[in-house]
Amino acid sequence: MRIDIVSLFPEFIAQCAGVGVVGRAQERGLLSTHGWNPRDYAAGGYRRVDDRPFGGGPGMVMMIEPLQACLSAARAADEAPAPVIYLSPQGRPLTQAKVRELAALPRLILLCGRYEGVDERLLAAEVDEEISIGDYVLSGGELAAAVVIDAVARLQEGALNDAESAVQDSFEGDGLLDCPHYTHPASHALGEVPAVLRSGDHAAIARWRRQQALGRTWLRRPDLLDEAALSKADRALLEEFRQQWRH
Ligand SMILES: NC(=O)c1ccc(N[C@@H]2CC[C@@H](O)C2)nc1
Repeated sequence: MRIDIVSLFPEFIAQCAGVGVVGRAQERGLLSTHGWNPRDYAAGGYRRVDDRPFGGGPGMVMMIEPLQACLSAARAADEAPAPVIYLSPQGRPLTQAKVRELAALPRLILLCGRYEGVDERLLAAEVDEEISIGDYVLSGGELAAAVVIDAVARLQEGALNDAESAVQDSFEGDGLLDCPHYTHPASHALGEVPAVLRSGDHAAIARWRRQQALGRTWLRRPDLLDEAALSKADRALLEEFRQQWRH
């Protein structure tokens, strides 16, 4: 998968994409990221990329021309077609389902804005979809782009070793929150590891983990819990959890 990032701070993305799972995915050739700086496509000595907003008001707006030229150069760098995604609070919320959809594409172009945003005419002409990573305002789209890159990178085939299996994560196969995790030491002043996890009874362990995922989703994110979609076994597990919780 190829990801091109249009940003005034391409070095920011290179840093994020260079470490951990994403860095390893790049080393393994599963993913490549390429930064493009609109300032390199801005005309004139000042290499101007922003200007004052029509209608007045604080801050600056990113201009059409440098972005349009930069996007054209990015597009031309590879023959694979790619949606242009603009990161902004006005976008559709990013979900794991959307991440899975994006991760299946051969290529993405991520447009990161700064200042107050981007001239609407550029967005209307060049952007295929807007995505938001949450209902809050950031100083630039780069952090949101880094989130998208991380989320899609870890879904690339071969990015995660078995031990890091993505399947166990929340929002993966089933949209539930993750179960609790424990490691050595088994006994600590902060408490004991649940005995079931040390029992070697894999069926009991799987049952406990499923019940914890169901219970935690019910307690913390009931909005994610579509009880209708739960299997009969899941509903029984959740009911048992609720009974225990109430006593
Ligand atoms: N929640 C988000 O995904 C998000 C994305 C971008 C952003 N800020 C940039 C700066 C100017 C404009 O391009 C938008 N804030 C929040």
